[in-house]
This record gives sequence, C-alpha cells and structure tokens, in this order.
Amino acid sequence: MNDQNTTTTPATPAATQLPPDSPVRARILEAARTVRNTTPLAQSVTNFVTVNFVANAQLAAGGTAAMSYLPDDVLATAEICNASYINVGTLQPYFREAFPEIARGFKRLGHPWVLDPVAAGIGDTRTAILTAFRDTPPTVVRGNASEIITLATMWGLGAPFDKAYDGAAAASNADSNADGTDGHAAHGAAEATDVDITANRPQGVESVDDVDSARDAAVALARFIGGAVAVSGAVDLVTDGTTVYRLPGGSEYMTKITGAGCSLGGVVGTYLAVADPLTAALGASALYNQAGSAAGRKAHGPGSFQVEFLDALWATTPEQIAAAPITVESAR
Ligand SMILES: Nc1ncnc2c1ncn2[C@@H]1O[C@H](COP(=O)(O)OP(=O)(O)O)[C@@H](O)[C@H]1O
Ligand SMILES: Cc1ncsc1CCOP(=O)(O)O
Ligand SMILES: [Mg+2]
Repeated sequence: MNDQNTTTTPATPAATQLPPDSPVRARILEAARTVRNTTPLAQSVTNFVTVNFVANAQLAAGGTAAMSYLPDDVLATAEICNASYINVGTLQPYFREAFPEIARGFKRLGHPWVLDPVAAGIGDTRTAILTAFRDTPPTVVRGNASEIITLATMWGLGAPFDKAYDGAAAASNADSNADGTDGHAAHGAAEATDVDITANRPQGVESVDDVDSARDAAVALARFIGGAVAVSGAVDLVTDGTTVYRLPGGSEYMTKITGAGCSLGGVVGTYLAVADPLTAALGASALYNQAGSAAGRKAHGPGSFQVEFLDALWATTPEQIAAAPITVESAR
C-alpha cells in the first residue's frame, strides 16, 4: 500500500445536539424576547421582487421595516437603526456606485449589516458590487449554498469549495486569515486568472449546490468577516468560523414561494439589531424553521403557505425559537 494515499479527506467532525441549557440557546431566547419587546427597526436595501414580503416578515417576526435605496437616505436611516440589510437581487445602473458607497458609509459608522448575495456570479455589475464589499465587509452573510460558495471564491478565500468537507483546506484557509476580525485587510482577492467565479453561480436565484458543499466556504467567509454566515437549504448551516450549527425544519413550500431567503435575510437584520452576529443568524434561522414547519402543516399550496407562514412567524414564541432543533460541531 502506498503511504502517500493514507491522507484521505477527513470526515466531517461529529455533530451533537445543542443541549437545552446551552448558553447559545440562552442568547437566542434573550434575542427573541428583545425583538418582541423592543420592535427594532432594521432597514433594507432589497430587491424589487420580494420587498413587500421582506417588510411583512420583519413585522411578523416582531421588528419594523424601512426600505430605502439612495445612499444619503440609507445612511441617514442607518443612524436611527441598529442594523441594515443589503440584497443585490435586482440591480439598476446606479447600484454599481450606490452599493459600495452605502457599504463604505456603514463601515464609517460602524453599522452592522447583513448581505444577501443573491445570484452571486451572474453579470459584471453584480460581480463588481460583490467584489467591492470585500473591503467593507458585512457583519453577517446569508445566502443559499451556491451564493456562499461563489462569494467566498470571489473574495479569494480559497477554492474550489464545491467538494465534500476537507478539513485540511479549511485549516489552511483559517491560517491565511488568522489575524482575527481584520482578516479582510491582509488577504488578496481572487485573481481572475486562476479562479472561476462562475463555477458555482446559482441557477438564476436558485442554488445548484447542497448546503454541505458550502461548509468550507461558509467557515472561511465567517473567519474573514469576523462575523457569522448562514447558508440556507433543507437543513440550514450557521457558523461563526469556529463552530458549525445545523438547523433542520422549515417546509418544501419555502422553495415554492419567492422571498423565503430574502425575507430570512431581513429577519436576520431584525435580530442583528439586538444581538451579536452568530445569535442573530441562529435566532432568525431557528424562527424560520419553526414557523416554516408549522405553516407547512396547515398550507394547501404555495398561496396559503405564504399566509400561514406570516401567521406562524407572528405566533412562534421566543421559547419555541430557542428550543428549535440545532446540532453543533467544530468548524476545525
Ligand atoms: N427543502 C427545504 N425544506 C425545508 N426548508 C427549506 C428547504 N429549502 C429551503 N428551506 C428554507 O427556506 C428558507 C430560504 O432558504 P432558500 O430557499 O435556500 O433561500 P433562497 O430563496 O435564497 O435560495 C430557509 O429558511 C430554509 O431553511
Ligand atoms: C426572483 C428574483 N429575481 C431577482 S431577486 C428575486 C427574488 C429571490 O428571492 P429568494 O432568494 O428569497 O427566493
Ligand atoms: Mg435568495
């Protein structure tokens, strides 16, 4: 037997249930209660397809909404709210300058924000915008698997990511970003010469990858931004770059309505207005899974699901959110 072949890809680290008395659950409970008690505003600069659903979901989750599109308006609103949400789903020519200007303003203000890199990898304008965010990174990235893989590739955090979990690759990515939360300042962007950022681009706005294949990309992104990353799918994955959490639940109807992902990004913003990035990503994802499951049991199709889902977002209690099924494993 050839010794060189004994270094095979390590198995994904063992996952265990997050215990009921975990401090992580206590923080989710506290965040959910604070949202309900304080109705925090999270502003959105979001796509024109699902803007109404994002606002309604934020309201049903316990927060409030304000949609804004011009940089001066967005930055003025950022001064009266604790978190914002940027979603690049539908672009207009002025967004090419406006989005980077808004992100620079958020950095100047120290304003936390959530990025949904919808359709990452499609079109020069979207690529220019998403690439520019590397210098003014978000606090949380929320997207589907293909979007997360493509953004991490675009930012030069290691590639290819679309393979089974590779602990060695993850460790090497960690080393290259080992300078803490400011990793983005010290790491070169992907050179267009050797990395194909279109390899994992979504099919329009739909993922072509499963959640697990975005694990290394999510961990690398979380380390780079010094925040949290939420990858959505049948079982969601949330990471702060140190620990990987997986959250089952939701409903297949969520793939048959437009805006499940966009509105989740908005509700992560709602939670980010009152909590740290990891708690915000976990809390909003847990709420979506609990509410999605409940709504799925009552719905008769995508139309009634939307109505049931908004009602379920409203009815799900902080205790139910904090008790959602979550497994935990080391990011390695
Ligand atoms: N097959 C599925 N079963 C249950 N829930 C799902 C499924 N696919 C997506 N979801 C849920 O739908 C929401 C949006 O996720 P997703 O569809 O991946 O986002 P996007 O719309 O951005 O592609 C998340 O809360 C996720 O957990
Ligand atoms: C259909 C569509 N086209 C551009 S943005 C958008 C909405 C995508 O919503 P989601 O990612 O939540 O499914
Ligand atoms: Mg989406």
